[in-house]
Amino acid sequence: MVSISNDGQQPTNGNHQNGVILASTNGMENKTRFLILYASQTGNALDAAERVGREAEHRGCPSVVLSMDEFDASSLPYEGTVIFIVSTTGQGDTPDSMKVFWKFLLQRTLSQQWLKGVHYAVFGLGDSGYQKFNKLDKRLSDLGAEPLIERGLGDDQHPSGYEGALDDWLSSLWKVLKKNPNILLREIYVDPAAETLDRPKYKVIYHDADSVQSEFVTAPELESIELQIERARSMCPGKFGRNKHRPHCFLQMV
Ligand SMILES: Cc1cc2nc3c(=O)[nH]c(=O)nc-3n(C[C@H](O)[C@H](O)[C@H](O)COP(=O)(O)O)c2cc1C
Repeated sequence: MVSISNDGQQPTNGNHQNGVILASTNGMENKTRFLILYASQTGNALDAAERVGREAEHRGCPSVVLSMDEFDASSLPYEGTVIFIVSTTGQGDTPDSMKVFWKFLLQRTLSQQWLKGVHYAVFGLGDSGYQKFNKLDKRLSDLGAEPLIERGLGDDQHPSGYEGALDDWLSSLWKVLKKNPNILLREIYVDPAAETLDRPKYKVIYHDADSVQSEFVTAPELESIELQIERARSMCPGKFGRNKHRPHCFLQMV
């Protein structure tokens, strides 16, 4: 999964110009990847988008996660499947990172067929206390894009927050895509365990004391794998455990 955030890391695929991804400047279409565009004011939509990206990859779909201000909206017709994860801020406003994109989509010169052939799904994050969600879903449909599933709405008022709705919405999305493998032009492999388990965010790396120069790894080699595992379990990412024996491994974000 390629993931780009507002802090501007360069992508490992896609063309890049003035900080904006140009999905197709050479006439090539991006029908075989899963594009996830997010707009977030305080980080929830980013978290949700990364989860969608992880789950897509887990099902065999190459995915790209981009903040909307990193994507050139005029390239949208070249995409095959786009998942939008968007929050609402202010009084029904779009997040700052969506403003340019949204202004582009609202142009009257865009025809009702402009997004013909593009499949999309929208998950909006908001708070039903405000009673105002942004209107991306309707605009995409008005421009000819085809919804894969009904818009999902994550609500701060739900006891589990936006994730209360995201779980079911994602299950529906994978089911629809599984039935329509041509949408992504490749077979989607659905691991039965993946219906309930997300991909782990951490992996444990065991370092050989002689081969690693890391400041985190200073202890002599541990005696057994079991001991290493026990110590790794008690740790936070990048921190040492509290006991005086510093562990010989640490957790790494993946
Ligand atoms: C200042 C502020 C204004 C908000 N305005 C709205 C709103 O107008 N409508 C709505 O549905 N939710 C509103 N929300 C709720 C957010 O959309 C919700 O908390 C969402 O999960 C935030 O996602 P984000 O972290 O990706 O920006 C607002 C939240 C804040 C903090």
